[in-house]
Amino acid sequence: MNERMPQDGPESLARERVHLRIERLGKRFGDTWAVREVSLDIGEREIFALLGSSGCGKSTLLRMIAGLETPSCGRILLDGEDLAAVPAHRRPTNMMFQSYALFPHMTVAGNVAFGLRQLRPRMARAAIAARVDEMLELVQMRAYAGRRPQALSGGQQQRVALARSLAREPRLLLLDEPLAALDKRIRQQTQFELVGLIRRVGVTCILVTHDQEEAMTMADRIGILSEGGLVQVGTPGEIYERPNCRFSASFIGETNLFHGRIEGDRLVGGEFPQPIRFVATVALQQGGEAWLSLRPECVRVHHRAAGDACVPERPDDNAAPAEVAEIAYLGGRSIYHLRLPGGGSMIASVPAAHWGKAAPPARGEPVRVSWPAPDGVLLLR
Ligand SMILES: Nc1ncnc2c1ncn2[C@@H]1O[C@H](COP(=O)(O)OP(=O)(O)OP(=O)(O)O)[C@@H](O)[C@H]1O
Repeated sequence: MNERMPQDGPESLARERVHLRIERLGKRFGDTWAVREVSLDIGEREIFALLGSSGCGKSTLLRMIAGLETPSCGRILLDGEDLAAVPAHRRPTNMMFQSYALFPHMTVAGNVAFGLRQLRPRMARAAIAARVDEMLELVQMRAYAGRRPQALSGGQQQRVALARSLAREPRLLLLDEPLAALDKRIRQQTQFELVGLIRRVGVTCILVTHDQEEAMTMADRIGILSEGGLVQVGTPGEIYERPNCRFSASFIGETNLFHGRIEGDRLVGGEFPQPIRFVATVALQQGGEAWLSLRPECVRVHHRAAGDACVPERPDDNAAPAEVAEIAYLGGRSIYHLRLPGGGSMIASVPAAHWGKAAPPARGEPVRVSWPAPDGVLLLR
């Protein structure tokens, strides 16, 4: 993977005052660079997600910010202060781990108080009790103050861990896969709760996740990491609408990727049975190879039984015959998995309303797919 974005592009500029600045930060374990020359600005009160698949270096990057790992090169500046000489326990950061790491022998209140008792100069007993109360109120766990962690659900443990992380009023909250231990249904609800809490407290937050939906739901901006390097930084919308390479295109949302050769204003020789007309969004070399990304919601599916003439609406539209391979019913829309002549395949997301009163096409039926020529983003290799 050689695609690397120029990291100083307008999308990488934090929208508010720069709070955390990461400069050419790298970490090498033996011969392997787990993180390579990452540069990034994060704004005050921003929720930033580091997104990438297993082993891409997300946790190592977060651990360097927390002071749990020493960088091999580069600098980390918080409000302009270089953190290199500041040991982990003195950094104004707090890291919440995947496992929450709650102490099983302590009550909920004891867990939240623990970090406060370590503070020097010491906090008065009454002040600690008041802060614990305030934090448990914030995460709506006051009623459980006397319970032990094992008597709580996963979601409740997660909230206690968050209360403990916030109790010391960190300037930077670091969350390593904070919802990984929760099942999918609770996870979605908790994503909103967690964002609400973080915004209410107003703390800057870096969240590590391999789950694109989680990153898109929770983060103001996302940084996509691959093999230790930042591939693209932007808001969820920017990355979805304008992915800068095929890795980003396929990592954020679903997409159809067609590979081919550029001839005039068409991409030829790919899995799509017809030359694909496009409007270039990047400089292209005639005769060169390129990838085209087409989002499933841009694809129209035409079905003769639905009274649809099965012809493209305009002569310039991209169109081809196809066959329905599978249909995933999702309520308001369905995902059609389509087989193309020549062995290729593609997916289309079709709103239920598209079919009106007519019966939608069934598995195995012939259809036609089309999309207006300018849609789709052309990507360099
Ligand atoms: N202490 C270590 N010693 C040697 N190699 C390490 C060490 N920690 C991490 N690595 C390697 O560095 C790379 C990045 O690891 P890291 O844990 O940062 O990835 P990750 O993206 O957080 O993955 P996951 O989502 O699976 O936790 C991996 O190849 C990993 O094997």
